[in-house]
Amino acid sequence: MRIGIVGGGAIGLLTAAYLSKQHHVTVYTNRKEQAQWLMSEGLKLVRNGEQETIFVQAKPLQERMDEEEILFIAVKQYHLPTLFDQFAHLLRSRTIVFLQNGMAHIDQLRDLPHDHIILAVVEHGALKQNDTTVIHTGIGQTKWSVWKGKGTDFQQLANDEIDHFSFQYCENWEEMVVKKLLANVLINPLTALLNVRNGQLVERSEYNEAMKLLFEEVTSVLQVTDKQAMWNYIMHICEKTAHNRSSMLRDIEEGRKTEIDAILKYIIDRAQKQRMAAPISQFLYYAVKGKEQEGEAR
Ligand SMILES: NC(=O)C1=CN([C@@H]2O[C@H](COP(=O)(O)OP(=O)(O)OC[C@H]3O[C@@H](n4cnc5c(N)ncnc54)[C@H](OP(=O)(O)O)[C@@H]3O)[C@@H](O)[C@H]2O)C=CC1
Ligand SMILES: CC(C)(CO)C(=O)C(=O)O
Repeated sequence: MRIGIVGGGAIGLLTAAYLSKQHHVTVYTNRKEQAQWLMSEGLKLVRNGEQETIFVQAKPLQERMDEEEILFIAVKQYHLPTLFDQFAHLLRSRTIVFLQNGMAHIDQLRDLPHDHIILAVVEHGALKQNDTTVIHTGIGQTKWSVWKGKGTDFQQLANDEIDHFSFQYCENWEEMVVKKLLANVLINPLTALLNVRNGQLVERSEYNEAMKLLFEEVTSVLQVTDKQAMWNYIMHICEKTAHNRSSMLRDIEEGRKTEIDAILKYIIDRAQKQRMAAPISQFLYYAVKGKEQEGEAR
């Protein structure tokens, strides 16, 4: 299959590396240099300390796109409006797949003309070391569900057996996305503030206690019924990605904008609509926002 991936960050490079094993993959980058380096040096995938080099096609997004059967969008949620405004040629592919954390992107999909729109949640840990190297720090899976149209093309891709990179279909997209949202609400802001890897939230009992307080608050805002199953899911993600530095921690380290609005602000807004107090979420929200500003001022 011909597959396009927009965004050469941690998740874009990870997806490109694995899918290239069986498909013709093109990475569409933001910067021209990154595309040039990927073409000349190849894409390096590191897993368990071992490195392999994979040859992929890469082009800056400003250039004409090929017509791919499946196009993955692997940019941050806040990049999406610019992407849709500036790159009308994105709209040519048949099936478009969104990998963003949080819920904020879903409303933005309503105006897209695509016949087939897939939502996916990535449960892998991935660290981008440089423009041509990605470290697979935690082997999870990618869950997917159909948001609009049919999932026939995607199903074909998901059926491939690629070692360390499997897909799992979910019937109910909302359930799938909300579960992952909760994992990100619990993991990302705490790791970003405490400056720890995901596994530390389980291993250090004090951090785990802090996490439980936040968990009680957000599960009551979202009216989660099976709290035990949800807690087990979140602990499972922490353990699977124990060595990862969360995407929010990486954003803070790199002085970039975080996805806190798509993740924690969503909970705060939900609480406000229901006239519920959510002081821990608010505290964390402002703390991460402050860190973000510190980075911008650097
Ligand atoms: N990292 C992780 O472990 C996980 C991340 N996710 C989710 O996956 C999504 C992607 O995250 P991640 O890969 O970590 O993010 P990164 O910040 O590593 O990568 C984002 C990439 O998008 C590129 N980009 C920005 N604007 C454009 C544009 N207009 N055209 C083309 N490329 C563009 C950036 O380019 P440039 O380098 O030039 O800025 C960058 O390479 C996020 O929504 C995140 O929540 C989900 C699960 C795990
Ligand atoms: C899966 C996890 C928690 C991996 O760190 C993630 O989604 C992220 O970092 O944004």
